[in-house]
Amino acid sequence: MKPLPFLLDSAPASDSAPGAAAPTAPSSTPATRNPRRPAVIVPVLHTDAELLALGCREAADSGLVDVIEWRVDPLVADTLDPAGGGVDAVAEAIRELAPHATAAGLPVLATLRTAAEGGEAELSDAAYAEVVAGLAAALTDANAAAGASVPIAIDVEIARDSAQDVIGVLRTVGVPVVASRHNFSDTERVADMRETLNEMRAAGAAVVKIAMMPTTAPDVADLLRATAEADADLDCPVLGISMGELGRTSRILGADFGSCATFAQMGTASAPGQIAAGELAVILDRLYA
Ligand SMILES: O=C1C[C@@](O)(C(=O)O)C[C@@H](O)[C@@H]1O
Repeated sequence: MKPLPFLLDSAPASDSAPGAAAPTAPSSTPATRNPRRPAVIVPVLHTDAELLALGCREAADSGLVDVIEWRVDPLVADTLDPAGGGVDAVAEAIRELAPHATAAGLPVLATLRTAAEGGEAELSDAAYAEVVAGLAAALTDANAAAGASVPIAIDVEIARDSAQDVIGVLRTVGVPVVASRHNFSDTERVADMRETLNEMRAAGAAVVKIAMMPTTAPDVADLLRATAEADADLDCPVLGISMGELGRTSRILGADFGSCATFAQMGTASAPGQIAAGELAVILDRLYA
């Protein structure tokens, strides 16, 4: 298992002034104190600035969380005009909210999860590319305005036609990409999952991630096998998730199979099978002490 490249103590060098975003920003997190432990990522889905800031603050204060996943698709869905316009309004809304996502000082993985992959936003490839690039700029600017260097990363869905270009743009501005593929109906063949992970790495992703829905226990085993084999072969961190209750082994013991992180819930789950962060922390502390 290789660590996520955007944990607190692995922040890429930045030109911005040193210092944390907030006086009470954490200086370490569970996975940075214990590299054997997978990083715990908690999604926050609020579209309201105060609630977003509060959700991130609660995650930071809990001491249980390594990374906030700022899910912007509810905001995008609320802001986009159904006729297909409104990308400028979305960019503006994201700019307003970005400082609230970084204010607690935890690393932020920003994700625009589209309807095709279990999220709320429906948008064209061109709009997707524009919004995702805007996310990176908004978070970078939020850091600069606060004189902070909160690590940031952006999720890119590899199935989008624009994925390769988007990854290229994000690499140019030095923002690590987590490439994603979700399948909510079944678990693909091990060879196909491996191919997807290879393709993500070849496209320039810093972290490669698959999330599959199992219908049988062997499906969970297949997901773990693909994760372990990719971790052995690829020179980047791999994240493998088997969703739903059946897939819980992957969320608890995924690190034993090379998975670098696990998504847990505080409040609202963002995918089926997520375990409460507090309960997961007790288990991870015992397993990886
Ligand atoms: O990619 C993922 C993983 C996830 O789908 C899960 O199964 O925990 C949750 C999403 O919020 C995130 O973007």
